[in-house]
Amino acid sequence: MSVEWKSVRTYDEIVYEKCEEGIAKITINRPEKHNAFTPHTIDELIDAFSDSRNDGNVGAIILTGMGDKAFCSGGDQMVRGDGGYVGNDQIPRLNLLDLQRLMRFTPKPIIAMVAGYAIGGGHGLHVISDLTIAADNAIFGQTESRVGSVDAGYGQGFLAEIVGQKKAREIYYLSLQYSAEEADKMGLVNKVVPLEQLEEETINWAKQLVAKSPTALRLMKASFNADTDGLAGLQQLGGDATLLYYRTEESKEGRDAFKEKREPDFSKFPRFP
Ligand SMILES: CC(C)(COP(=O)(O)OP(=O)(O)OC[C@H]1O[C@@H](n2cnc3c(N)ncnc32)[C@H](O)[C@@H]1OP(=O)(O)O)[C@@H](O)C(=O)NCCC(=O)NCCSC(=O)CCC(=O)c1ccccc1C(=O)O
Repeated sequence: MSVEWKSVRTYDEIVYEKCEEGIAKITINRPEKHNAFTPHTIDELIDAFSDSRNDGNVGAIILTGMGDKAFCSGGDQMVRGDGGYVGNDQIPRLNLLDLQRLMRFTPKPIIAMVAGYAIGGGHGLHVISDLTIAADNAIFGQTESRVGSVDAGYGQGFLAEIVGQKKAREIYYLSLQYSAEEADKMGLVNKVVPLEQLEEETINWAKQLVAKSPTALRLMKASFNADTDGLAGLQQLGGDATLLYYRTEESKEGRDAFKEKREPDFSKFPRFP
């Protein structure tokens, strides 16, 4: 069931690979820091996710962390300044929020492949992913009430959608940690497998997704997101309807009539009830 990964681009803090089976794998590569991310890591993740989104050969995206100790331990507290996380340009940023939106609006399924810690903003990344496959050594939790941070919007809101308001408040307010088994019971992960089977199992899920109708998956993701994403969610769903409409003869008639400098004739197109 294994695949042959090929490097796509060289980055400083992530590894980005694809395989012929139509799967992209994005790996946060700072294992010495439990894969904590900096603004630069986030910029690189945005670049790789954008490429995966644009590549018509990619049907599923795996997000993971290097090594088996951590998926991601959130923002690197050593580069946290007073107005955000400070990159090489010395400007404090919260660009994780841009990445979260990109992951939500990428019309392809994203699978978080979690070994070890998924903590803080790193936990948020798995929460926002469409699916999560966890190793039996995975540990989940938020730390924001301990380190003085808030993951408003998707981080908190979508967690509450998944585990319910009471449990989400417990997770955020108390900064506790939860085992893979506990996460499974909460519906926070799709499957727990022994660590040594994690990649094989995740690839198996990704392959099944790649074989499914891309338009069905696109519309499903948009409609799952629509009620939690407000107008931006409706925009995505409406945009998908427009995408389908653009491919119809009815829509092409309007475009062609304009180009041919004539009145469009929509009389032959049906009005469904
Ligand atoms: C995850 C732990 C519970 C693991 O504990 P343990 O097994 O004992 O390992 P450690 O010895 O603690 O860790 C090993 C090594 O890694 C370093 N490290 C771990 N996590 C971080 C981190 N988050 N930042 C920096 N360094 C980290 C640790 O210091 C050790 O290094 P040594 O050199 O060996 O000492 C435990 O590690 C832990 O609790 N970690 C902190 C988790 C945490 O609080 N994360 C932050 C939550 S808040 C957040 O993520 C917001 C993010 C964010 O806002 C943001 C960040 C960056 C850009 C943009 C944004 C944004 O837009 O929002």
